[in-house]
This record gives sequence, C-alpha cells and structure tokens, in this order.
Amino acid sequence: MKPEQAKAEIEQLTEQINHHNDLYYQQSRTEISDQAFDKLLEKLIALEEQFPQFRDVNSPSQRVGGTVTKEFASVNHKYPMLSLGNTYSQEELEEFDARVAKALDGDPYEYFCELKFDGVSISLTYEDGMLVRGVTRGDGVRGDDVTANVRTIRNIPLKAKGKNVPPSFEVRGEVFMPKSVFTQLNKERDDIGEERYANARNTTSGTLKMQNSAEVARRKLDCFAYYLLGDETGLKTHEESIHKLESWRFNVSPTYKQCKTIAEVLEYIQHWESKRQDLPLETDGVVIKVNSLEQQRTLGFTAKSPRWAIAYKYKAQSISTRLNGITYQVGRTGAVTPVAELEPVFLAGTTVKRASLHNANEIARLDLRVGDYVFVEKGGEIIPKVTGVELEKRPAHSTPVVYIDKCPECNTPLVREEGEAAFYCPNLNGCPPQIRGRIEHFIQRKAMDIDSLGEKTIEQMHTLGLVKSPADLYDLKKEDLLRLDGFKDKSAQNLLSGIDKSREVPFESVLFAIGIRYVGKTVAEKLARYFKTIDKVAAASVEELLAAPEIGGKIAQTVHEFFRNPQNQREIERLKAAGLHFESDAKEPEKESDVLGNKSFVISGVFQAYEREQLHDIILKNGGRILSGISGKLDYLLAGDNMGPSKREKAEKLGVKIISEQDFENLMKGQ
Ligand SMILES: NC(=O)c1ccc[n+]([C@@H]2O[C@H](COP(=O)([O-])OP(=O)(O)OC[C@H]3O[C@@H](n4cnc5c(N)ncnc54)[C@H](O)[C@@H]3O)[C@@H](O)[C@H]2O)c1
Ligand SMILES: [Zn+2]
Repeated sequence: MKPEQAKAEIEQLTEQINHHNDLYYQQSRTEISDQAFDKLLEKLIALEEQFPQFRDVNSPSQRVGGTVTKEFASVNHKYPMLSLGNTYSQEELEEFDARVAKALDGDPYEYFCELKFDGVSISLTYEDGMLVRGVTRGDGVRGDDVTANVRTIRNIPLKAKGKNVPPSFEVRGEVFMPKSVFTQLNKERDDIGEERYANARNTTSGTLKMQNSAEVARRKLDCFAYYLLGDETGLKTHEESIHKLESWRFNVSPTYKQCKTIAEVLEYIQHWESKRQDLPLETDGVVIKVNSLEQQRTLGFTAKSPRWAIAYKYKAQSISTRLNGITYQVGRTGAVTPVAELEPVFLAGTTVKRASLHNANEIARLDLRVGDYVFVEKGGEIIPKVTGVELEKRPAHSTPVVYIDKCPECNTPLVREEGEAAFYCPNLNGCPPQIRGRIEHFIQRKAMDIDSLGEKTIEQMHTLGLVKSPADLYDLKKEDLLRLDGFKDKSAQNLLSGIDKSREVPFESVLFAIGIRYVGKTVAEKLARYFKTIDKVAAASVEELLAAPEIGGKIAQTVHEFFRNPQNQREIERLKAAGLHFESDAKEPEKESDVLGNKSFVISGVFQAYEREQLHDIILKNGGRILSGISGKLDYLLAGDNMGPSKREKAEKLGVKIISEQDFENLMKGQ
C-alpha cells in the first residue's frame, strides 16, 4: 500500500471508529456488532504499525473509548480505568502467553480466569468501610459521578462488612442488567407501546446515566465485583483480592478459576462457551489475568490496557440461511413488527425458523430481498436477529422488500408518526389483535388483576362477540360464559367473582389498565397521585400534564389526545358506571401554610434529610408549586448533591435562583 493511501485509510477508519465509540459510550446505542467494530480497530492498529508516521496521539487505538458527560459532575480516577486487549483466536492467546513468559524472564507464573461480563464498568470508592463514590470509566482518566444511582443497586454494599477492612480502598466491577429483568422491561415496553431496548448492555449504560435515581432503582441493576485496589491492602495475588471481596460481602461471580497453564485457560474457555448461556447475565468472553500482583507490576501497561491481562471474546453465533418471506405482526398498541420467515436452520442448540427485524428502517438498512441468504445471529436475547445479507448468493433480478401499507389484520392503511420507527394500524377499536391485546392488558395482575382469564378465552370471547372492549367484561352473564370452551358452572362463577372483585382495584391501577399509550404503571401512579381523579387528568391541558412530576412531552401529548377521543370517553363512562375506582383514596395533602407564597420549584439531585417525593409534598402543602423543567418562569431550583452541571448552567443562564437544602429550610421558616 502507498503511504498516501494508508494515510487516507487511517483517517477514514479513525472517523468511523470515533463515530461508533460516540454512539456506544455516549448514546448507549450500536449500529454494528462488537465483532465488526473490533475488526475496524484491528485494521487501524495494523495500518498504524505499518505506517507509524500517521499514528495520531488521539487515535482510538491509543485511548479508552468513552468520555464524560455534561449531566454529571466529573471525577478524576485515582488509578486510571483502562480497557482490555482482546482477541478472538487461540493463536493470539498463545502469543499473549509467550509475551508474558518473555517479559517475566523465566519466572513461573499462573493465570486467573473470569468471565467477561457484558455491562458497564464502575469504580466504587470506600472510606472507613462506607461507600462514598461510584464513578463510570469515562475516558479512563475522568468519569461521571453516578453515586446516587449506584446506591440503588442492591448488590453493591453501602458498607463493607468483615475482618480487616482497610480505611480506604477501591472496588472495580461490572454493573449489568440481568437477562430476566431486561426481558421483563421489554415486555412492559411492548405493552405500553414504547420501542424495545436493543440489548441489556446498552440499557444498563443508559440506566446508569439517568437523572432520576428512583427510576434507576426500579430497573433492578446488579453488579459483579472483580478488582480490589488500594495502597494498604497487603495483597499478593489477584485471587486473594477476589476472596477478600467475597469476605466483605461484595457480589463476586463464582465462575472464576485459577489456571496454571495456557492449556488450562483454553479448557476454561471451552467449558464456558455454551454453558455461559445458562448464566443470569450476558457474557461476551473470558478475561485472563496474570495472578501475581508483583508480576502484574513487572508487566505494566500500554497507553490503553494492561499487559498482564487479555480478553478472549467468543464469536457471535451466526449462520446463513434463506429468507423465505416476511410476515407482519400487530401488537396491542397497533405497532406493526416485521418478522423474517427463514429456512429452518440449526444454531447454538435450537432450530431457528423466524427472526425479528425490528422495523421498516432495519429492512431498508439491510436492503433485504426475499430469496436472499441472510446471516442470523443469536446474541444474548432468545429471539435471533438478522444481521446482514450474503450478497454473493443474491439471486439475479431480486427486488427490495416493499413494506406493507395496510394492516394485515384489518386492512386499514398504516400510519407512521414523525420521529418514530414503527408503523401503526390506527384502527384502535376495530382491529382484532388490538382489541384482544387491550383486554389482556386490562386484566393483568398489575392492572385489574382478573385471573382465570387467559389469552385463549379472551380470543374466544371476542370471536363470539361477547367482548369488544374492557367495559363489556362487566356486562358478562353466567349464560354467556357457559358458551365458552371448558367453562362449567363453577369456573364461570369464579370468573364472574374475579371480575366483580376488580371493582376494588385502586385508581392508579385502573388508570394503568385503561391502556393509554406510553402510560406504564409508574407513570399511572405519578398521574394518579398528582391529579387525584380521572376527571382532572382528562381535563388537564398539555401544559398542566407537563407540570406533574416526571411527565415528559410525549406522554403529556398522548394522554391529552386519549381523553379527546369520543370512543375513549364513552368507554370510561361505561367503566365508571360499572363501579370502578376513578378517584384516588389518598386524601389531598392538607394545607399546612402559605409560607412559600405561590413560588415555583424544580427539585434536582439527592438530599441529606429528605426523599425527593417528601420535598415535593412539603412544597405543595405549604403553598408552593412544582414545575417540570427549568425555564425563565421558575423561581427556585432546589439543588441537592449530584445535580448535573448542565442543569446548573441552564439555571444560571436564565437567572433562576439556585438554593440548597439549608436555604429551603430557611424559606420554610419564613426567612
Ligand atoms: N458495536 C459498536 O459499535 C462498539 C463501539 C465501541 C465499542 N464496542 C465494544 O466495546 C468493547 C471495547 O470497549 P472497552 O474498551 O470497554 O473494552 P472491553 O469491553 O473489551 O474490555 C474492558 C472492559 O471489560 C469489562 N470487564 C467485564 N468483565 C471483566 C472482568 N472479569 N475483569 C475485568 N474487566 C471486565 C470491564 O468493564 C472493562 O472496562 C469491545 O468489545 C467493542 O467491540 C462496540
Ligand atoms: Zn389493524
């Protein structure tokens, strides 16, 4: 290759890699697989080695990929947080072993193997046994201070318990979202018409950077600890540090193993290759560390990673098969999901016949054509996905897939809202899967909690014309139920009493049950708490909805529209007549004073003496108002710890007064 050509290619690769790094670390999104990304980086490294004159100090080959964000205060790491060199092949692993042997100059050494947990790394600082700080890796030198969020993770001890806990130390670990939590989260998102999250790692990264710790707590993140650092730990090996962490009640994955030779390392890798699928979290490889800390010091670091460790990454399990066609599914909210119908193929233990394609953009991006041979990949999720097309096998004269424009269930023309990836069938009240889905949503445990009513029964009720909307459930008679398959006197009676009992379900559950798009259980609770009655929610303008805590523009808009629809209005009138709770039992907070004189507040950050919701109540009870965001109209920004610098900046620019917890207490005293 000519130098000019190499230079151009290095520049182009750098730009590409920076783009993917930005997506991955800043926006928690990905456009290409890790393996494809690693190939780009490998290519860049090879070119830079061949043409060192074109290697920039800021090249992505020389630096950890992330940066800090504006939303959190940034903190310098005491010890830099580096990346890991990685490999997908046995030969490269053996080369690594040879480098270690050479650098240790005949000294005997051994390895310690752990799984590579696929989440987000975190640094946890403890002082006098107490957790004082949780910081993301950031650019390796500085990270985001996400302490408030880290405190919500149950498996991260707030206090290290056990013998000989040193006065000050740092723990490194991986924050992750267990597979079961991720699946449940996506189920809930499907149910309220939100787009699914792509994978658990990106969701973990996005969650850890949320501004609202209460929401983080609901996401049920978890953490595995794998490093112990400190000046006075007295440790000799990595293994000892792992045992120390265990004895101080840190959550350590029991999957580690000490290995004497690289052959044992290879056995470990093989052992976990398929077994790792049964673990409760995603893993993407094995991390191999030289066990002796003394030898780790001898080996040292490159600019980007330790020379005493390497990550062996498992190749994604992928296979090529024929795309026989595309079918379309309609969900409860009318969202249309395309599904790839494949020539059955055996992949990683199961036969795959179908794969998800997400949406029309994805089909266009892949330029899919029926008859193509496509690559199917099983990532962490159970449903495989189509990741690419084997272009050499493309049949002649094939044409790109034309996305359907009518609902496959009811033939209504589909619509796509601005800024949304999915197409929708707008026929809310006449499209069968939407009707059935709405009833399934209505009866679920978190909503009206009517058990003994399964999907099959709902479908049959709908086919027989017994139930077209949730309100019809309350008109059902015993003789209606006896027409259903398998229903006898007793089961019919049970169902009727289940329906009857649902009349006692509290308002927030009813508000969730009626199935407003984007209104999940948490949002329903917030709205119910703030507005107290359905009539007030229904009458609220978009601005008034926005004033409720944590209600954003998209939700405010849909809630407002929902109550303007005459059919929805009629349904609610019928449900009211059926005797459901449409008012909150919780009493209006009793006015205690007017000391805050109608001033407006935004609450942000974490407070010493109060929970946020508590402050919220105190303000309302004492004649203040709560606003949803910082604007020129705002009187006070009540700032706790860990408030993002961007909020402070905005408030300062608009001349909004920023007050502390102490200032607020003074205001309450009328000072
Ligand atoms: N698909 C994309 O667009 C894209 C973009 C950027 C990066 N990436 C992927 O991100 C990775 C590069 O990121 P990286 O620099 O964070 O490196 P890395 O993820 O390959 O390795 C370093 C990280 O491994 C983690 N880790 C997990 N288990 C560990 C254990 N037992 N011991 C020690 N560390 C453990 C730590 O968080 C550590 O920060 C690559 O896998 C790359 O493919 C993908
Ligand atoms: Zn339809």
